[in-house]
Amino acid sequence: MADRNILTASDVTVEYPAHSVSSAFTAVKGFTLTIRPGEIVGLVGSSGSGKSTLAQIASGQAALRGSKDNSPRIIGGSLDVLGFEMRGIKRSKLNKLTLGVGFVSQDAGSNLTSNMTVAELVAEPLFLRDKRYNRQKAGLKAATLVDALLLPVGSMLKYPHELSSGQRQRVAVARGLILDPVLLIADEPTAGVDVSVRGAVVDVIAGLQRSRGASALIVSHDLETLRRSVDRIAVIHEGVVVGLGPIDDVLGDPRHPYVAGLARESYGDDEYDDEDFDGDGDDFDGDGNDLDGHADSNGDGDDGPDVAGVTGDGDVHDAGDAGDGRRA
Ligand SMILES: Nc1ncnc2c1ncn2[C@@H]1O[C@H](COP(=O)(O)OP(=O)(O)OP(=O)(O)O)[C@@H](O)[C@H]1O
Repeated sequence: MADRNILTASDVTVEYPAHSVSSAFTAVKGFTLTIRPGEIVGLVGSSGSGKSTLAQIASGQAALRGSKDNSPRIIGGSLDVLGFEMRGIKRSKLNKLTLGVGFVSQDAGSNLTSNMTVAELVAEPLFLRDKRYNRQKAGLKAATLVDALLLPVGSMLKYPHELSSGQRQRVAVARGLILDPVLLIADEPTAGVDVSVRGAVVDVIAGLQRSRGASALIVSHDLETLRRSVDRIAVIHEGVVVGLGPIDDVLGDPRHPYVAGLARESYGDDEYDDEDFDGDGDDFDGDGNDLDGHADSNGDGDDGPDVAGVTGDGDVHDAGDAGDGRRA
């Protein structure tokens, strides 16, 4: 496996099948990407661009949910993950694939089992794989991850309802990492997380994976969160890759208006020599909104319901976090 790509997507097209009144919808069109061993790739794009669809397809989650429901499916191209062709993958192969791929869904933090403590939740995947896993070792491993993810001291014995939404999402990330996946696919791992620690959470994911020669695909609508940790980004817009490479290369030479908009947000209007792609002398969509189409009322790049005295991450419950994510 050493020299082999961890993930190779070649011209992948993904469709949600027709169901009841809605017709089939092509969510991803001709997606091409490779992820090498030890590489950390960010998948960036606005709301509805196809990021979660790709995350579900690449992690095997869509196929796991079965063919009868409204799960997305690959209808064109090929997607190889850890040597498994994902197009039409059989359940027996899926089970093997999921031994190597960790997945953190966008809403993982809100789906934690309510009557388990953080310590139990984080360690659970170890026992689901091996009932006789050493309890002391599991506890230590879980505590190390909880600490690395800057969760407050003392959270090990807490239940999900005693945590903020951002803290719950970090617990979900710890669960995703505890099996030492060869590839971690994390869909918005910093959803709801205090803006001051979002970068640090991505750093931890990247650092842990890199140190083992393992890889990660980290989905985020927020480029700044990924900036210091990822090796490359893939920018997706309306299901199509419109930028691919190291962040500064992609933003420094935007080939698509959406990427130009990202560069403007990232470097600021004054520093970035904007190109008028559509020749109308306007920003490319002319709506003055954030790139995800949501109004950014406070100029922090976040469309959460920011309230005075709160962190600007749209997560009121994280308001008591000290700057390092631990309770003050
Ligand atoms: N079950 C479904 N059936 C049909 N279309 C769907 C379904 N789920 C998502 N879509 C459509 O597929 C497209 C891509 O959605 P997806 O959730 O992958 O986007 P995203 O980039 O992850 O957005 P967000 O950042 O809001 O999560 C969207 O146009 C969405 O409306």
